[in-house]
Amino acid sequence: MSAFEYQNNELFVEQVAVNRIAEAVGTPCYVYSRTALEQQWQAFDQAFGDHPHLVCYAVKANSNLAVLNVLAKLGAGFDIVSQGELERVLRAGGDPAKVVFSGVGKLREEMLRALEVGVYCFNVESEAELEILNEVAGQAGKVAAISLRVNPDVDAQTHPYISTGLKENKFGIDIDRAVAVFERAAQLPNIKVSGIDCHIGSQLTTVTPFMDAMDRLLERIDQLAAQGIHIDHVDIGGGLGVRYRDEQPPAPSEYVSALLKKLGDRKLKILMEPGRAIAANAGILVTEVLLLKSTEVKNFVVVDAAMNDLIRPSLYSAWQDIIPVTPRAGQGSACDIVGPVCETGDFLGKDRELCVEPGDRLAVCSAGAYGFVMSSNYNTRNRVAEVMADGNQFHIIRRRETYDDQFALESLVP
Ligand SMILES: Cc1ncc(COP(=O)(O)O)c(C=O)c1O
Ligand SMILES: N[C@@H](CCCC[NH3+])C(=O)O
Repeated sequence: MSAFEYQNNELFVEQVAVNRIAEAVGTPCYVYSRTALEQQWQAFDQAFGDHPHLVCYAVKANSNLAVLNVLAKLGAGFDIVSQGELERVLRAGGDPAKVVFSGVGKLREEMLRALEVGVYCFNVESEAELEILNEVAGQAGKVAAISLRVNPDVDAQTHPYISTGLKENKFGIDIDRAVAVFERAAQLPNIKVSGIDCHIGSQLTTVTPFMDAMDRLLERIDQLAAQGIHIDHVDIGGGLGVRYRDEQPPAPSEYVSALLKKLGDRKLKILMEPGRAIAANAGILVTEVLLLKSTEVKNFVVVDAAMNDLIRPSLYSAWQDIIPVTPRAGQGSACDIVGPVCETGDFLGKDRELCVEPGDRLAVCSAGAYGFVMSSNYNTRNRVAEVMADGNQFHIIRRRETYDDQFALESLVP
C-alpha cells in the first residue's frame, strides 16, 4: 500500500491530510512518509536473510538529517560522496563504521576526516586516488580500507546523464586494469584491500545489467583469489529504479535473490547503495495553483513550485505524476504545469489532464529522491520546507528559508 492515498476525496500521507501540512508550513513544501522510508530500507535489508550484507543508503538522494536519522535508527549503512554528507550522517546518529565513501574527486581533507572517524571503506575510483589516499593515510598514521570501483562497461539502458558504467563515463577504473591496480594496492603500506565495487547507473528497471556487472566483478574476484589477493566484500552500487509512470522495476527481494544466486557459494559480504529506490516514492512536492493562463495553443497552470524546487523534469525530461490534493468533479483539460521561474524549461509536467482552479493544491509524486537535494535559490527563491509524516502526526524537519537566511552569507563591498 502506498503511503499516499485518498481518503474521502482528500490526499493523505499516512494518517495526516496533506492540506493540514500545507496550511501549517505553506507551499511549496516537500512531504515525506517515515513509514515508507522505513519499509523500503527494510525490504532491502530483509531480502538478504542471513547472508552477510550492508545496505548503505545513498545519502545524495535525500540528505535531510531526519531522513538519515530514521534510517540510522534501523541500523542502516550510508554511501557518501563528500565530507558534507559524512558530517550529515554523523549529526544524524549514523555509524561511521557503516559508511562507504564514493566519488571521483575526493579531497585530501575529506580523506583525512573519513580516516579520523573510521569509515568502513573508501570506494577508490582511480589509480591516482589510490596513491593520494596511501599518502594521506600514512601521514595520519592510519591504514585505509579500500574497495576499487571498477567500470564494468555495461549498458545500464537508462538516461545518458545517469548512466555511469560505460567506458566513456568518468567513473571507476577500467575493468581490464582492475587486477593490476589491485596488485599495486596490495603493496601499498597504508592501504588494506577490502572489496570491489561498481555503480552502473540510476533508474534501472531490469536486473539484467546488474547481473552482467556482477558477472564481470566475480570474474575479477576469482582471478584475484587465484593470485592470493583476497577481498571480503562486493558492492554492486545503487541504481535500482522505481515506478514513476508505468515502469515495472523488480522488487528489492527479487533483485537481491538474483544477486545471491549469482554469488554462488563464494563467502563474500554484499554491499549495496540504493538511494532512489528507498526515498523516491516516500515523498511528494506540494504546490498551489497561482493562476490559469491560456494561449491559442496551450493551457498553462502556473503553480508556486518551480524548477529550482524540483529540477528533474527540466533536467532529464523526467515524468512525475501530478495529482490534485482535493480532486474536483469535472472534465480535465490538457495543460502544462509551469512555475514562476524565467526559463522556458521551467515546467513540472507537460500535457497533463487536470481540472483545477486557482488556489487548488497539487502533489508532484515520487519526489522524495533527487528533489529537495537538487533545489537551488535560482531567481532568489527561498528553499522550501520539508515535513515528515509519522502515523497521525507530522514534524517540520526543515523550515522554509527566509531572504535573511539567503543574504546572510553575502556582503557588500566597502
Ligand atoms: C556511487 C553511487 N552509489 C549509489 C548511487 C545511488 O543511486 P540510486 O539513487 O540510483 O540508487 C549513486 C547515484 O547514482 C552513485 O553514484
Ligand atoms: N539526480 C538523478 C540521479 C543521479 C544519480 C546520482 N549518481 C535523478 O534525479 O534522477
